Amino acid sequence: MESFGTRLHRAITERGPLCVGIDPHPGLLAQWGLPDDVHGLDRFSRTVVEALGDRVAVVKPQSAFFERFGSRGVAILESTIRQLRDAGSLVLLDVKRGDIGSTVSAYAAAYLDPSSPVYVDAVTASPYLGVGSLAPMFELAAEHGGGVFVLALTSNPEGAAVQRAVTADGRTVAQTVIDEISQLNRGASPLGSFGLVVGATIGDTGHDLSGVGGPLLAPGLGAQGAGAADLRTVFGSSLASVLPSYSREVLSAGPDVGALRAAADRVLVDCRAVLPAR
Ligand SMILES: O=c1ccn([C@@H]2O[C@H](COP(=O)(O)O)[C@@H](O)[C@H]2O)c(=O)[nH]1
Repeated sequence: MESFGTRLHRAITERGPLCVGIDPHPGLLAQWGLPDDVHGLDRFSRTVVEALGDRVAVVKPQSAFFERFGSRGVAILESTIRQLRDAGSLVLLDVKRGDIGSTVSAYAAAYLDPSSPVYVDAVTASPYLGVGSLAPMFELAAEHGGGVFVLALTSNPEGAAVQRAVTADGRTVAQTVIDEISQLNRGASPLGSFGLVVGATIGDTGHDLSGVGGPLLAPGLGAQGAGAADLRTVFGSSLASVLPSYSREVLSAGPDVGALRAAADRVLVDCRAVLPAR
């Protein structure tokens, strides 16, 4: 299997630099005229797949909104993942897993082993038990052409207190994450398979992202207040690696399939105006 970085690079070249989230908030279900139950969840997810699965490079289901319905919600997540794969978009499951290494092995088997029912192209991971504890995810991803996006500088205001804390060697926690992921991507071309999450809301990061070599997922656009123009400030000379991510900004255009497509097209135009051509 080709590496995730290679597959992502091709998807972005063919479809444009955009990730759209499937975040079925209770408020969005109500806005779409859907019940706040598994039937509403299923209809919501199928509509997003129909609208965007064949045109957006990456679709990012937010696991929490499926898990809140228990096993029936997870069954709908499994089915949504299959539908997205059939439609041709890469699937990034936003599940932010992290634990001691032996448990991370089980998370890796769940999401990055092709024989699993919740197998996806890539996952988000939390590094706060140590980036090294995520090694089983990195290894299984490398073996099966998967990707891992590790939290570095998140879009929420509470993140900075932890992520910008200074470690014993003088680097911030975030910079240690950035440096370890950069190492993993060393030599990868055209793009590494190990990404970082850096919020579009955070302004000038004050961190060196230039050597990451992998994708920089940028949530926080739209509903959280950042606009495409903010990507310049946040990413500076690393703009060419940015994968902008929108959820509510696009989803709130539904349930009309044409309106969802128009909303995704609009944010993609905004991002293309800022990002270098790829
Ligand atoms: O730093 C982070 C990491 C992840 N997220 C997730 O992205 C979406 C954002 O949704 P919007 O509706 O576009 O605000 C959501 O699933 C978050 O859990 C993030 O926002 N920031």
